[in-house]
Amino acid sequence: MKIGFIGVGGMAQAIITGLLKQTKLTPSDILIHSAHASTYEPFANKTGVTAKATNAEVAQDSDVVVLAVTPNVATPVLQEIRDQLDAKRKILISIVAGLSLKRLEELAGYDLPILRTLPNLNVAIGAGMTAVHANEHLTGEAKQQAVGLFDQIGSTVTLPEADFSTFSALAGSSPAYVYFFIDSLSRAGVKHGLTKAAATKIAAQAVMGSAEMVLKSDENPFGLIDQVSSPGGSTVAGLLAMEEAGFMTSVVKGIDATIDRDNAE
Ligand SMILES: NC(=O)C1=CN([C@@H]2O[C@H](COP(=O)(O)OP(=O)(O)OC[C@H]3O[C@@H](n4cnc5c(N)ncnc54)[C@H](O)[C@@H]3O)[C@@H](O)[C@H]2O)C=CC1
Ligand SMILES: O=C(O)[C@@H]1CCC=N1
Repeated sequence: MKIGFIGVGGMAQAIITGLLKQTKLTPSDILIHSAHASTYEPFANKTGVTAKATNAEVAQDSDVVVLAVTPNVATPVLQEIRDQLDAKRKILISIVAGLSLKRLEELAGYDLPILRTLPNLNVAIGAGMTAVHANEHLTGEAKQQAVGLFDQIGSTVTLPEADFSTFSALAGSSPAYVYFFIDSLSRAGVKHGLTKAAATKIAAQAVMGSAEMVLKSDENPFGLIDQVSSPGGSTVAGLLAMEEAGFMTSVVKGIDATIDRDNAE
């Protein structure tokens, strides 16, 4: 199976890196092209994947075409490759935020099997969280194959398209917010005398363990908060100070702004 990526920015590189680490796909199975040779050529040299001269060549030579360009250029790029997207032989996977299946079908072909996805950056290490929704033409083995790519680089969830914006905020963008939280913890550690490297490692490990605890424990996060908060202790003092500064409100406001921006695409 040949997988072609159109657009080779941060997200496409994360998916390719994850696929090469976590699946049986080899660099020769992966084709790429984007608008910026200065990005995709060094990436092709580093990973051994094949750089093609045009978007159309990628679409022509691939069984699965992954649209990984920014939303503002998705329309002209699909118009450019539409003739290569033979509905009997190809699957289109889109990772473009805010681009509906209806619009993808209008642009790429009404009979084409299409999987709309919304992955996150952590696919690069096999720990992604990806939302998927297939159109009616993507069924059976082909659907398993397309969704299976994302299952192998993390977890997937099938969601109605109406929930994609919320998912995008909670899982697509949230790695940035969690990295921000880790960096904030780490800076606090530096303020109190730790080196940045030590503080970052300590904070990241604590965040990873806490996420795993939420997933594996029967308790909800509030129950776990209570378990950490010793009566009269330091944790509850910290929690109250964070809440006084508006911790939960700032998180919810950030997610609201993320969803509003995604809906405006
Ligand atoms: N970065 C993330 O964490 C996530 C991004 N996405 C989606 O992935 C897509 C790509 O996002 P990023 O990788 O962050 O952006 P990026 O800016 O890093 O990459 C965009 C790529 O598109 C290429 N491009 C631009 N015009 C082109 C054209 N005419 N033909 C071919 N390639 C062209 C650029 O050269 C670049 O390689 C977006 O649609 C975004 O909504 C979805 C989920 C998460
Ligand atoms: O920032 C963005 O628009 C994309 C969508 C989800 C994560 N990154």
